[in-house]
This record gives sequence, structure tokens and C-alpha cells, in this order.
Amino acid sequence: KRLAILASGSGSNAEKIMEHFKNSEKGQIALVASNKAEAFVLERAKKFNVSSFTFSKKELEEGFLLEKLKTEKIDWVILAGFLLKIPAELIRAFPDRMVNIHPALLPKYGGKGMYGAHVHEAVKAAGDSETGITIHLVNENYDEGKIIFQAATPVNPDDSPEDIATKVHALEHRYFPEVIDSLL
Ligand SMILES: N[C@@H]1O[C@H](COP(=O)(O)O)[C@@H](O)[C@H]1O
Repeated sequence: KRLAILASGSGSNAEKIMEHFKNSEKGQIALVASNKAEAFVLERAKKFNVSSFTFSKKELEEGFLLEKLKTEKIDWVILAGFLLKIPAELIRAFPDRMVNIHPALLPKYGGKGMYGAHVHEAVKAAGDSETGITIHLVNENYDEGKIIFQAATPVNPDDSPEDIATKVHALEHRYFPEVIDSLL
């Protein structure tokens, strides 16, 4: 299967996924794409000799990305820290073959504007005793697609939002590649 990864930032998850599929028979990371020309994920793609490109929000909405994914014969789309809303047409082109990772235990702390540090600050402010990750299929509502996998980690009262982020990233890096592999 040919996989494309969409990311807007650092790409630590994308790197773990590229590492996992480096010698895989089941899946190949064929493309990395970003809406940010300065995103570090593009540097990580170079390291794995995975071809990459960038696109604007306007191009995304005008179907440029969908055409590219079709041309590249992509089977699965992986959202790994991608912050723009995916157009409905693109979601419909990959029925149950587009997955996202969210840094919290959905349905808590999901929805528009709930991403990255905002999530961990909210967990801290609420005084929750645990948080975690959610891997879900993508549908037309933010963070509301069918949940495929969740894993939790305890939150200690003296954990800072940064400590929480570190724990959550560790879960993401451990499980996201394996869960994608199990879907193929
Ligand atoms: N959606 C969220 O955005 C972050 C991306 O991190 P990275 O993979 O770019 O390091 C991850 O925490 C992911 O759950």
C-alpha cells in the first residue's frame, strides 16, 4: 500500500512512521506533504528519501492535493500533526482510509482550536489524573471520526503542560506506526 503523510510542524510522528515502514512489504511512505514551507517534517522526509511537497490553504481547497494524491496512486492518508481542515471532497476520496492522531482521550479536548499545547494546558487546568492519545478515522467533523485506538498515561499533580506533552508524544511514537500497520 502507498501512504501519504500530511503534517504542519516538526514531524516527530512522521519520522517514527517513516522509520517503521522503511523496509516494510505491507506499506510504503510514498509522500510527505505540508501546508508550511518551513515545517521541519520536510527535512525529516529528506533524511528518508521520501518525496515531499508543500501546498497553500487555497490550493488545498481547490483540489490540488487530491489531484496529487490520485496521480501518486496513494491508498492511505495519515494526518500527523496536520492543522488545516480537510475538504469534504478529499475525505470522500479516501473512505475509511484517512486516519488522524489527536493528543488527548477523545471525545475530551477535541474540536476546532484544540491542538498541540492547547490540549495539554486544558488537561492541566482541569486537574485530570490521566490523558492520552486517540487514533481515529477522519470524517467531516473535527476529531469525531470512528475511534480506532486509544492509550492513556497518568498525569501527576505537579506535571507541567510540557511534562504532559512529553508523556503524550512518547505514546504517539510508540503506537501510531503499529496502529497504521495493523490497518493495512
Ligand atoms: N495532532 C498532534 O500534533 C502533534 C504533532 O507533533 P509532531 O508529529 O509534528 O512532532 C502531535 O502531538 C499530534 O497528536
